[in-house]
Amino acid sequence: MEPQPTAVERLLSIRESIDNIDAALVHLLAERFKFTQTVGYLKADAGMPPSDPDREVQQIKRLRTIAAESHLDPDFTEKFLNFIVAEVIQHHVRIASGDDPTGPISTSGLSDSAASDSAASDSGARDSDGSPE
Ligand SMILES: C=C(O[C@@H]1C=C(C(=O)O)C=C[C@H]1O)C(=O)O
Repeated sequence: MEPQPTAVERLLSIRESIDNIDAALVHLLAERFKFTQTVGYLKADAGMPPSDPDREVQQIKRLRTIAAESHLDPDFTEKFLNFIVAEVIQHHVRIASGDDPTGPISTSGLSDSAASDSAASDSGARDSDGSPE
């Protein structure tokens, strides 16, 4: 009979999958923030407001349904979406004011360490070295 994996071996194997999923989440978020950055410029150019509460209501309704079908807590899902959308709206406000947190303006004139401090505190699309894309 084959020896069974130990608890530690099973834990390490499961953690490999958790790490893969975490990496996928970061990649997905990076792509999402690239698209929302484009929306931010589109809205600023067209004079549209940074947030769209009606759209957010629809997104929450839709994602709560998907979460329930997937056995994920809908309240957690709503909080997670709100967390991301709040960050997006902050970016849109800054884009409209000419101070794009993910663009070339925000870190220009800062020292390297100040620029990377700023990159660490912001979320959104950046290259791996913290420089704007
Ligand atoms: C991206 C948009 O801007 C805001 C951000 C949203 C989001 O991150 O999904 C949704 C609605 C808006 O409050 C948009 O209007 O589509």
